[in-house]
Amino acid sequence: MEEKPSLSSALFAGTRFDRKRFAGDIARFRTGAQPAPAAPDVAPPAPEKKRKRKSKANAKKISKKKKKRADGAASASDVVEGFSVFKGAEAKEVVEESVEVVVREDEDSAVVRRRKEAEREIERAAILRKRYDIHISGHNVPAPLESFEELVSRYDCDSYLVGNLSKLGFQEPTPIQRQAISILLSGRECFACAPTGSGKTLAFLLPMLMKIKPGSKGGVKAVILCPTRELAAQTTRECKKLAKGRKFGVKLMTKDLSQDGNFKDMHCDILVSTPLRLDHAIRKRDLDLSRVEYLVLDESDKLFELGFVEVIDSIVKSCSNPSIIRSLFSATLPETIEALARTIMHDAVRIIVGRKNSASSMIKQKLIFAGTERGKLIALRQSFAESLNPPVLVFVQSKERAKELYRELVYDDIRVDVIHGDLTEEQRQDAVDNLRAGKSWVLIATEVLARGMDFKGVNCVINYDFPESASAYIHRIGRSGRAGRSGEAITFFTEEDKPFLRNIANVLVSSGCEVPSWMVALPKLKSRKHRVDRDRISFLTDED
Ligand SMILES: Nc1ncnc2c1ncn2[C@@H]1O[C@H](COP(=O)(O)OP(=O)(O)OP(=O)(O)O)[C@@H](O)[C@H]1O
Repeated sequence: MEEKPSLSSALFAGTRFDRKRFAGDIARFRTGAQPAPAAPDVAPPAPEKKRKRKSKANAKKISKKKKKRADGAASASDVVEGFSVFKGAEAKEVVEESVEVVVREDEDSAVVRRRKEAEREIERAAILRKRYDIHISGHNVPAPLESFEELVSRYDCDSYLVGNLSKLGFQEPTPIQRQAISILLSGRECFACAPTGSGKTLAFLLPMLMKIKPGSKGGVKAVILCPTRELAAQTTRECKKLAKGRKFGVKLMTKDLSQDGNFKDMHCDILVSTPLRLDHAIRKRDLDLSRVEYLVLDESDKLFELGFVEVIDSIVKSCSNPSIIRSLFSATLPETIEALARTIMHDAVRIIVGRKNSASSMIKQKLIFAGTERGKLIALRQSFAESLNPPVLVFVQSKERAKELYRELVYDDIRVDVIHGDLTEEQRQDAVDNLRAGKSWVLIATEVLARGMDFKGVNCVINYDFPESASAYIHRIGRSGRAGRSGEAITFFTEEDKPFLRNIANVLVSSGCEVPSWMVALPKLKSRKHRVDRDRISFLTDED
């Protein structure tokens, strides 16, 4: 006849218990001569309903024992301990079978409850990630934010910051903000890849302002590295706006500061710089970065590009605080850079929003065959004549060509300006400000403006010269279609550019734009960079 479920069978349900071998112990136990064994944690939990009923009835009796129990799940040592108590301890109290079962089961139910809560939390995080197209890799990644209110409820954010967010018109976090902010606030490092214009700046500024304490003492607490001066200036401005109401020392590393700055006496909590200027200040002005708590590498793939790697490496080493939190942000993250980044990061979480290395879906992209250099100039004038919807950014591949195109267009009936590396810092800033203020309609630019610059209203980007790589293309066209607005990107190509068309055509395809099938069928090229010696733009002579 089948034995009724007893204490021993309940205790060891699920384990391979050798009843023959322990028959004596079971017999003694049944007589009550021995104390009840501490239950091994390997038994599967009883059905939820049953557990609930029993635990109610015996709640008082079990409370003491409950406290003694470890929180975690089953382990091998629990099992061993269970047997030793079973064999050796002396009985003082006789405990009813059912009570002991409940002790065991109720504790199990606490474990199960916690496990269920954790599972629900994981499920909630997964739903949010799916909804916002967030992909992560790393262990124990905190859930994305559901709203900015959670900054207060979950992370105790100061009300001034939440107030500033609302004054700036930020009602809902963008996907990258949802995930990167919770990761950084939980003290984890991360590298993040999210589309252009999707709010990466706020994603790294907000946790920084929440975590570091403003104050004139203690030196630099956060460093933000940007590849260009214009972007560094823009990030400084954004940081100051967000920090309004608190006495944060936010400094932009200018040329003068890097050459003559007295960093020891300066109130600087957050320093925004380009790599070379920061490196100069470290070496020549004894800038101490040993207390930096946050290091951000914005447009990280550009920063790691040839020429900057050693400088970045040296800056990273200068930020020697062992509890520093480093983060990398960009809209493009090639595998090689990711591998390089991993060497300097500790247990970093990888965040990808949308598809890695793809253009913003807000931009309508077009490729136009213009045949020759002369054809490009004609096509540009024609496009302006048909519909000039300022502000417009026109990218060319060198400063010489920027000057040349400017000379061509300055006689046309449009307000055109130009920005390139031969201008002074003030002239470059003026050109940017003039476009922002609507004083110029068309800004001719080189790569200096391709990364990170936030011109909210740019309606159209024209790649007059074909970009040298897919990532250059993604960043250039990403000057439009920002913060949820739509934008347009037109790219001219000539016969010379045809071999390089495939890379760019693939970007169009992956963001849902149509391209002729022959373009994606072009042979793959070994070289990822496309640098062409082009014919002159202008047909004017230098005397004209
Ligand atoms: N939560 C938000 N709600 C509305 N607008 C936002 C929010 N966060 C940022 N923005 C705005 O979105 C624009 C783009 O932000 P940002 O410059 O940080 O983009 P990005 O992802 O860094 O782009 P890029 O890759 O080109 O550098 C900015 O004008 C910014 O003010």
